[in-house]
Amino acid sequence: MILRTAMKFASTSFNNSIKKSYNPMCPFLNKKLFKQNISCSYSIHHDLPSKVLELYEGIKMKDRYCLAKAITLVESIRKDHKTQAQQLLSLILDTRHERAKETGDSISTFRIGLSGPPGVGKSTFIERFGMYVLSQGHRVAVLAVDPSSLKTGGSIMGDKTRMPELSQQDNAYIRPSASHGTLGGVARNTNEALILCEAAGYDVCLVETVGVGQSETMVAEMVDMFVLMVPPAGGDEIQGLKKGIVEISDLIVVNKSDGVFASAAREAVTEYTSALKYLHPSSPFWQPRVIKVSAKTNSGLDESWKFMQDYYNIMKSSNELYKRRGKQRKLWMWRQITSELLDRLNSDKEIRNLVDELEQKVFHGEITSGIAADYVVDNFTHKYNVTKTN
Ligand SMILES: Nc1nc2c(ncn2[C@@H]2O[C@H](COP(=O)(O)OP(=O)(O)OP(=O)(O)O)[C@@H](O)[C@H]2O)c(=O)[nH]1
Repeated sequence: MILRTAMKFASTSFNNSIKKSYNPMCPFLNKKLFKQNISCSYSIHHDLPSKVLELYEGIKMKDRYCLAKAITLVESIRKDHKTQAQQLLSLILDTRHERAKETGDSISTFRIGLSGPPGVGKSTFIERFGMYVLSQGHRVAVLAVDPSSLKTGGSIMGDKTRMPELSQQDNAYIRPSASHGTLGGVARNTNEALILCEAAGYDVCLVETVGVGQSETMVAEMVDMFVLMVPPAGGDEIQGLKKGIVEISDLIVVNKSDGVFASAAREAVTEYTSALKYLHPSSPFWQPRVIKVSAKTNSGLDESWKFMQDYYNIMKSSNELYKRRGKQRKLWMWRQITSELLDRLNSDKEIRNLVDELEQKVFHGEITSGIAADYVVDNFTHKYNVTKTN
C-alpha cells in the first residue's frame, strides 16, 4: 500500500516534469527522431499515461506485481495496450542508455536460453540451477516460449508448479509462456519481457523452450548464450538430433548423469564432444563445451555456472556480446516490420478480397504465385501511396 502510494506520487511528479520540459526522459529520441522530423508513434512520449509511468516506477522499484502487469501489457494485442507497452519499453531503454553512458558498461545482464526435448529434465535443472545462481548473489528470472501451449491453449512449460522452490524465492521471478497468438508473436513478447525483467533488476534471465519447430532458433536469437540439454544417450539419438540445433549451442549439458545413467552420460559427453569438432562454432571466440550434470543430485551445477560465466566474460571482453545483441535487435526489428505489414495488409478489406481472389487463381494454377504476390504488394503500396523503389 505504502509502495503503491509512493509510486503514484513518484509517477505524478515524474509526469509533471515530463510535461514541463521537452521530453527529458528521451534525449536520444528527441535528437534522432524529432529533429529529423520523422513521423513516428514515439511522439506519444509527450503525454505519457499515468498507467505507463506507474509501471515504470514500479519496475524500477523491483515491484513484482508491476513487472507482471507490464509483461501482460506487452502480451496484449489491443492497440492502446500496444502503444502503452512501447511507451514503457522506450522509457526503460532511454534510462538504460543514459545509465550506460554514465557507467561505460552497456551490458550488465546475462540472457541464457535453455532448450531440450520433453522430459530431459529442464524444469528440474532450472529449479536447482536457479537456486544455485541465487546463492551466488544474483537475481533470476525464468521466461518460457512454449509452442505446445499455443495448440493446447494451456501452458505446459514455465508453470510455477514445475519449479516450486525457486518460485517461492524473493529474488526469483517465473513467468509462464503466453498461450495465445503465434509462435513468432509469443517469442517477440518474450524478447520484450526480457527487457522488463532486466529493468526490474533480474540480472540472470533464463529463457526455456522445447525442441519443437522454430522455437529454439527464436530463443537463440534473443539470448547471449544458448544451452542445449540432452538425455544420457548417444549413438542413434545423436544422429536423430537436428544438426542445426547442436550448431547454435554454446554449451551442451548431458543431464541425468546419476545412478544407472552414469555410464551412458559419460559416453554421451564423449560422443557430443567429437560431434562438435565437425561443426562450426557460432563464435570465433568460443569453442562449445559438453558437460554432464545431474539436476536430481545437484552435481555439475557449479561447473555449468562456471562455464557460463567464462563464456560471458570472454564474449563481453571481446565485444562479441554487444555485437550479438545489436544484431539480434536488428533482426527483431525486421521481424516486427514483416508482421506489422502483414497485419495491415490482412486487415484491409479491399486487399483481403483481392488476396482471396488471387489465392483461388494460384490454387488452380491459373497464375503464378510470383505474379499474384507482386500484384498484391503493388496494389497495397499504391493504395497507401508508398513510393516503390526499383
Ligand atoms: N535420474 C534423474 N532424473 C531426473 C533428473 N532431472 C530430471 N529428472 C526426472 O526426469 C523427469 C522429467 O523431468 P522434468 O524436469 O519435468 O523435465 P522437462 O524437460 O522439464 O520436461 P517437460 O516438462 O516435459 O518439458 C522427472 O521425472 C524428473 O524427476 C536427473 O538429473 N536425474
